[in-house]
Amino acid sequence: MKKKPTYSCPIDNRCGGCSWLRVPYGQQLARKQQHVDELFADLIDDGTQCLPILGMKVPLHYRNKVVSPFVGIYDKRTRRRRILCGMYERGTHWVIDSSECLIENAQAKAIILTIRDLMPKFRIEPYDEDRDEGFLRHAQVRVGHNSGEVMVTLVTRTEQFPTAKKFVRALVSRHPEITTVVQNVNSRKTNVIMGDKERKLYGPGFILDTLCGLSFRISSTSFYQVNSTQTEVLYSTAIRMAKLTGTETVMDAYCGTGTIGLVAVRGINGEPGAAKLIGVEERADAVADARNNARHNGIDNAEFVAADAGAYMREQAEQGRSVDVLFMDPPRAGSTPDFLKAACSISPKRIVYISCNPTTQARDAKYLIEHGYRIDVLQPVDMFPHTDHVECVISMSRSAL
Ligand SMILES: C[S@@+](CC[C@H](N)C(=O)[O-])C[C@H]1O[C@@H](n2cnc3c(N)ncnc32)[C@H](O)[C@@H]1O
Repeated sequence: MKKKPTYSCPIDNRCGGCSWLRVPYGQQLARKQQHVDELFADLIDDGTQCLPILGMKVPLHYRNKVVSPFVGIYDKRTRRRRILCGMYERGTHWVIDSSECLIENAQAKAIILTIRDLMPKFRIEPYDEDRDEGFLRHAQVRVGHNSGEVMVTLVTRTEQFPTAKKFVRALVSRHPEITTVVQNVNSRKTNVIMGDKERKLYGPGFILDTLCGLSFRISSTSFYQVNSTQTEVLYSTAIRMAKLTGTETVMDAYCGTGTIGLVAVRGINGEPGAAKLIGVEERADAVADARNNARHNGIDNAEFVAADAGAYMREQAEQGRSVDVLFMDPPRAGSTPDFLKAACSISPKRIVYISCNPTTQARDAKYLIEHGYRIDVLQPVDMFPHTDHVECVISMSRSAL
């Protein structure tokens, strides 16, 4: 008999968010495990530890960041104008009016709905994409998983916001958990949500959250993993695989805001960290965040470089520099031949490769195996329940010749 789905959602046939929602969670995990096992079947050896996927105990409301567009429609039934908010229908720019979501943080979702309800009173017009008119394009709400701090970002088409003070006062009085509100101005006709100009309307303009014992500063545009519960699982798994003893120089390549490297250099739960961290990331704003995060946590043995990871590694190799442990967490496309070649020539004792796309990870692992490494541990982690995405961490060491 076919197993009944565990969860149901009234819009799951229209929304592109949870393509596996009808698959019972245990089966989702089994499918992800099988996918990773198949990809790595020819890359492991008898000594490789292939560990069972780490899933969530309660795979619900895990997204700490909720973004919603706003759109005005004429409701024929009530003959009145109405504002919709929610998510885009799969592959379109139609907004599905939704008041709940199984994967979004419930507090953040409630704030989005309050914004929608308050808009008419404060003469805030939703953005009209076709005519490039109106004011409020999107709202983004980020919730600090451990700190409970909440940031609301109102993305507007123009800068002038005459009712800002009164609107923010009304919003915060309904949701006292909000700790900061920011206006982000995006005047371009584009699918990109955020613009470049920002001003604080309330509070400090950022939130703090703790992850694996360190405190991180998150602004409206910073990259921060959306599933905080599983990020702690992922990071502690990856860092333990590095087997740090307090003496190593570690590199965090594709480091974003420095989260993995900073947790590694400090050590998890009182376990030894590393002696020195070098983080490499191409985005200058993320590097600035990483440096702030180091300062903010009193970490002075970390250095962050804004550069292309491949070019930086090549330069390190040419100068005969080396590191003991290399953490790498590239985007979905995986790493580059340039980076992998240079990584092999600086020859770290251990490479811990974290990936949101095991297909490109397996391709890169094949190169590393052909150049003297082997896979010690293979560990899939479920960061995105109810979707077909799976994260995977592998730890590799130089094979004995
Ligand atoms: C999957 S994210 C990992 C971020 C971080 N490790 C974390 O867990 O928050 C990948 C990062 O690689 C950066 N990136 C992409 N291509 C790069 C390149 N060629 N050189 C350096 N960084 C790059 C992106 O800007 C992004 O911050």
